[in-house]
This record gives sequence, C-alpha cells and structure tokens, in this order.
Amino acid sequence: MATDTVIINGSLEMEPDSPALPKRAYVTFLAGNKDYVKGVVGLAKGLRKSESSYPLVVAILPDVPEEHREMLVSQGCIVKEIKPVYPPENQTQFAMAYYVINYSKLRIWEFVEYEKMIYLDGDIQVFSNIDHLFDYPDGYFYAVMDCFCEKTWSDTPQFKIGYCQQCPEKVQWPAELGPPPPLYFNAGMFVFEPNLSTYNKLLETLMVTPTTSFAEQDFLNMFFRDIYHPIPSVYNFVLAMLWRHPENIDLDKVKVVHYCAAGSKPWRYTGEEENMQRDDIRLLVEKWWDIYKDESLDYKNCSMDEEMAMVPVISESGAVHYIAAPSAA
Ligand SMILES: O=c1ccn([C@@H]2O[C@H](COP(=O)(O)OP(=O)(O)O)[C@@H](O)[C@H]2O)c(=O)[nH]1
Ligand SMILES: OC[C@H]1O[C@H](O[C@@H]2[C@@H](O)[C@H](O)[C@@H](O)[C@H](O)[C@@H]2O)[C@H](O)[C@@H](O)[C@H]1O
Ligand SMILES: [Mn+2]
Repeated sequence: MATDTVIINGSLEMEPDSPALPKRAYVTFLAGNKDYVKGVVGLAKGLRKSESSYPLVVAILPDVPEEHREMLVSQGCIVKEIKPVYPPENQTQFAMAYYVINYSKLRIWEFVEYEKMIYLDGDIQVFSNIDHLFDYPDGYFYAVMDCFCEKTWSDTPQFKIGYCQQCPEKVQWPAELGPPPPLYFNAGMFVFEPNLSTYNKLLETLMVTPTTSFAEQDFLNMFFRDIYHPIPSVYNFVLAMLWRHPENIDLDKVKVVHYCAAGSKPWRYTGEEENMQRDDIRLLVEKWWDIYKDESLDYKNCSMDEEMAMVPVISESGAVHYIAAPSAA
C-alpha cells in the first residue's frame, strides 16, 4: 500500500503509515490559464455542498498559473501536475480544436495512491451526493451514455441517418451498415480504478490508434468497450438531452449536470447561442452560480479555523502534490 509522508514547512513529519490521503477521490482535469479554473472551483464547492466524504484531486497541465493553483489549494483541492499526453501525429479535424489537450486526462490512471476515483469534467456540477458510486463493483468502467444528435456529431454515420442510442427504436440502425454501434459513453464523468498496467496499456495503445473527432472520448470508448457499464443519465446530465430526448429525463432527479452544450458553460454564459434562452437552461446556469458565489462553501469557511498553508505531499513514487493543511508556523 502506498504510504505518504507529509512534510509541512519542513518541520512536521506524519507517521509514514498514516492514511494521509483517503483511498477514494474525485478527480478533474485543468489546462490553460483562462477561465476553466472557475469551473473547477465551482465543482470543488458543489462537492462540498453535497457533503461528499472524499477530496477533489485536480490534474493540472504545466501551463496552469501559480495563482490558479493557489486558488484550487485554498478551496481544499489536491493539486497534481501532470505531463501532457499528445496523440500520434494525425490530420484529424477534432469536433473542437482544443480537444487535443483532453488526451492528457489519461494521466489519471497513474494516480494509484487511490483505489477508486470518479472523474468529472471541470464543466460539471454535482448537485446531490454521489459518493455511493464508489461502491460499484470493481473491474468495470461506469459512465453515462452520450447522445449523437448535436451537430458536433454531423460527420458520423449515426448522425447522418438520424440514429441515436438514446432512442434506438426511433430510427433503426440499417442492417446493411452491419451491427449497431456499441453503447458509447460521454467521457465527462466516469468511475474507474487507477492502475499502472492499464495506464501503460492506454498510452501504448494510443500511440498506434488514429485520432478521431471526439479525441480521448472516442479512444476511451474503444479501450474500455468490453467492461463499460452504462449508468443512469442523472449522473452526467448532458444538457442537449433537454431538447433532443426530453422523454428520457426527469430534471428533478438529476444529480450531476454537464454544461457541455455550446454556450452553456456557466462562467461564460451569455444566452445568445441556440437553446441557451430556454428557462431550464437559465435555471441550471443560475444554480451553478448560486454555488460558485456562496462564500459559506469556501474551504476556509468550512474547515478547521487554523491558518491553512499550501503544503507538498510526497508519495512513495516521489510524485509531489499540494494540499491545504494547518500551517506549522
Ligand atoms: O481550455 C480548457 C479546455 C478544457 N479543459 C478541461 O477539459 C475538460 C473537457 O473539455 P470540455 O468540458 O470543454 O469538453 P465538452 O465536455 O464541452 O465537450 C473540461 O471540462 C476541463 O476540465 C480545461 O481545463 N481547459
Ligand atoms: O474531448 C472530447 C470531449 O467529448 C465530450 O464532449 C462532447 C461530447 O459529449 C458530445 O457528445 C457532445 O455532443 C458535445 O457537446 C460534447 O462537447 C466530453 O464531454 C468531453 O469531456 C471530452 O471528452
Ligand atoms: Mn465537459
């Protein structure tokens, strides 16, 4: 079992076998120096409001500025810098040009100090406690099925024939195209087990896999196809479901909202894009802001009242990450 030595300002050393970190954690991914950090701060506060028992790890690329790292630590996040992962050279036109950075998400399989993790995109908010998902049986990859109806899918065969796995009976998959596509998950949220051999296989396989429009989401669907288990859409509510498959949803039951529809990122919301003037969208954006602005959910107002410091935690493998802990001073 990996043990962690916590060095706080060089003076305090915890017992090597003390469980400095729980074996379960939420994890998200942050790249760049722009506004996605607001998404991650909102997520940290939403998890706190849901009274989760587990920390939020933030896997950051080197380009995340010090100021953003400190914001995350001051919100109680465990900040771990990762190296970027680049897919093989390819001419792919990604559905969104910036998707190329999303392959770096694959580094989270290396976080083996945790036995089970729930990955959440930075544009996700958790409105009800979902800690019970950590108790799902080991050995599977749990995620919510995606929808193929947005124009981001316009280059795919399923979009061209109007087929969507959310309503397979509406437009049947034509026999002449062979078997229907395997169930396909949205990679904005999934329950997984970090594992070094899986991690190495992921990176080796990536290097020999041509890239496709949904980047690491397509790759993860291919890689985990045999152990993928769909879970209810309440755990990763893709906003487009509101106008694409209203018959499949009960908004009151939704626990996790994924702000992935064009124009729906709450911290950039203007209401100008298609569907963004809908009352249900405006309400969900407002609900995100209510949490983001709620100072009672800030880590400093929820934790012990000692002065908190950003301290390094060094795991056996020598990896350094930062947590907020009482300052030894
Ligand atoms: O400039 C960026 C773009 C993306 N991301 C991270 O990568 C995830 C996936 O991108 P995004 O959610 O925008 O994709 P979508 O779900 O909207 O297709 C985001 O949630 C963030 O966690 C980031 O940190 N900075
Ligand atoms: O890099 C590929 C991305 O693919 C997914 O986003 C897409 C996908 O969900 C489409 O189905 C939607 O139509 C679209 O709106 C949405 O942006 C993941 O949410 C994101 O984390 C990331 O993996
Ligand atoms: Mn997303």
